[in-house]
Amino acid sequence: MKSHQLDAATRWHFVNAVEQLVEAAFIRIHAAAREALRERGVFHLVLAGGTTPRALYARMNGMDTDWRGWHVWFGDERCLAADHPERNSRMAQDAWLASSAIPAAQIHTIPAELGAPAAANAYVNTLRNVEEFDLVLLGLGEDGHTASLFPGHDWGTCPDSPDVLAVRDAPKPPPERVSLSARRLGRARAVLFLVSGAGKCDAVAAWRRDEPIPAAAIRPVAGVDVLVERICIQPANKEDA
Ligand SMILES: O=C1O[C@H](COP(=O)(O)O)[C@@H](O)[C@H](O)[C@H]1O
Repeated sequence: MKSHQLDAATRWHFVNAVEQLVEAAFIRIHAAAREALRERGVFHLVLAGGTTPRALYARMNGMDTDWRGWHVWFGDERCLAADHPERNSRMAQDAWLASSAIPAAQIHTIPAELGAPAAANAYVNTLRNVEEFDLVLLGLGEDGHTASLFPGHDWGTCPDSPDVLAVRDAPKPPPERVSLSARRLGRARAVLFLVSGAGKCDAVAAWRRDEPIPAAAIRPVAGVDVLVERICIQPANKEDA
């Protein structure tokens, strides 16, 4: 894996294939969990949705860890029935959580079936005692969105933004969603983006050009790490990767 740093806040790590991306993410999660459990006895992990992390989640039960200390959160959710196949929580349940040893009460799904405003309010309350996440996993959409923070929408970057946003008119279905704000996602000891698929070329190029895409609005103190499949790099920039 080759690593690059365009600025102090964004560290790029290029891999040749999805299998390497999964392996690299698995190692980072394991290390973050070990440190958090040793230092604080609890590990707060935020999950990304979409399709990219599914293969990673399917590997997670092979991790040697004390699952009793894990708390799982969601960065965003789609306002669909609780068991709808397009729900982010359903994907994570099917791939990992339903067969994991994490206590069920420590898997904190967003109740998006209530509709965006009610679900956002409820999740603010669920999150109230979590000061800082240990690790936030995020994806990158083809338009540069992350979680459910879309171009042209409120990303929750202001100091008085609520921690959880009710999203309407999202350009990617379903239009009604719930998302942690950029500020809340950035209140983390570590943030790791997982980026795969040729469809992400434009978004990766925009981010590397320092354009203000939603993903670039996640700014934890320690900076972010971006694991990128090399196919996401435009041909003209391939030598940089
Ligand atoms: O809709 C969403 O899209 C992004 C990216 O998903 P991917 O399928 O391209 O991996 C995802 O990170 C987000 O959680 C999800 O709701």
